[in-house]
Amino acid sequence: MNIFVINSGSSSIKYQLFQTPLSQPVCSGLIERIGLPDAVITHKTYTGGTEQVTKISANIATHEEGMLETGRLLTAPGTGVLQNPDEIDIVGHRIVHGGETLTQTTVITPRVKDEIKKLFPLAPLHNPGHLKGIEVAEKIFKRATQIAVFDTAFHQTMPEKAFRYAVPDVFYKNYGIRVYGFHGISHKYVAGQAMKYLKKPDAKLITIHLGNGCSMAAIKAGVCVETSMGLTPLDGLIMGTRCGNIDASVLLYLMTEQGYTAERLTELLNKQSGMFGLTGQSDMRYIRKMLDEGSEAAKLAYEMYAYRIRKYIGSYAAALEGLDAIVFTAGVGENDSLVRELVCKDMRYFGISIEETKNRQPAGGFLDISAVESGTKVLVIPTNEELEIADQCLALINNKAGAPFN
Ligand SMILES: Nc1ncnc2c1ncn2[C@@H]1O[C@H](COP(=O)(O)OP(=O)(O)O)[C@@H](O)[C@H]1O
Ligand SMILES: CC(=O)OP(=O)(O)O
Ligand SMILES: [Mg+2]
Repeated sequence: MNIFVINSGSSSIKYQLFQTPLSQPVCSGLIERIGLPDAVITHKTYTGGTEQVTKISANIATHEEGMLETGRLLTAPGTGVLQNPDEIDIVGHRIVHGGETLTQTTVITPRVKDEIKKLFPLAPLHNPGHLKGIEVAEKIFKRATQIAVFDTAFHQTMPEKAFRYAVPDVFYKNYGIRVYGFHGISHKYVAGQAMKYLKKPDAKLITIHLGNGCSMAAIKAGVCVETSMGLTPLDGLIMGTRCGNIDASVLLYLMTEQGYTAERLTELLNKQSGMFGLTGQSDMRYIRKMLDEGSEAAKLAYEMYAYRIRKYIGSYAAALEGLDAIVFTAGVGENDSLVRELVCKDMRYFGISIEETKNRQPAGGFLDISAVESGTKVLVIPTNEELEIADQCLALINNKAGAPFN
């Protein structure tokens, strides 16, 4: 069986083609910096045990263009691994927001697409691209069963005291105003890997997903009890272009005193804030370069980014009533040793200390960067949302989990 997985992030599309039984993919790819002038496509094939890498600089303005290009690469001479797109049996789509109705992995029906559309305002950087991705995939992979796997699903186990906001009940009951949480596919995957490594099924973990979007989760025995994103993927940590946690009065002030419209505020907080607002750049690789060249703005931005994570570590250890390990993952978490260093600096009193030589090892695989005396393990675990999605698609098809949404 051929399973093609599409993971659209806010700035990227990642894809992997798997054959059952799931192990090494047949091909994988990453389209980075979508919407920026210098998007890059990296397409890898793994046939015959050798990895062949193709890098293409392209102008990819939208996720729709990215998806069309992905479909082309799968069958094109030189990069292709299929004779015909009809060889794909399942397409697994990462969907960021499933709201309160789409809480399990599900076969995509017209009703599922309608629900994804209804949630556009709650995931403006993601759900519109996902729906386009589904529509393009339905055209390219006509024979395949299209399946949706939701970022929000893993966080559904949070207790009510964690997922409710302190506003009148009616706002939850009538409008679904609550914490949903995102990046659940990634948090679930890396938590599973950490529990295996620690050989501790009841481990108390804090998983720290730092990509273009950033979030943290507190996980006890594989079950999510807290997470940092909220109704939308805007709350919590400082991100590439999103502000994270902010006093709601800032918005009220800007609306009432400075004439900001809701539309301008959406744009400001989602696309012009975060690291971009502080430095003019959203990509951590560029901000690191600025820092190395002496930029004060980059220095402050790095400090703020790490400080916010530290505050959440403190509060999540309290929520978990203990801590076995913290796990760094995603683009920044896996690659940026300076972020990890700033987060873990002077935390010995808290039971966390890392060994700098271990922290600076080349990225690309699993790392245990804890110092010998660290009571809490500090791990770097590459996320693999695509493998987790493929696994959940198979479980659905084999009737092991989830249920179609009718
Ligand atoms: N070598 C690196 N060093 C530091 N940051 C990196 C590196 N590689 C990628 N990143 C960061 O990772 C981010 C993308 O992470 P990713 O998890 O792929 O994001 P998303 O899924 O949200 O699009 C980039 O914006 C960049 O800031
Ligand atoms: C939810 C979210 O922010 O996802 P990503 O980091 O992939 O943009
Ligand atoms: Mg991502």
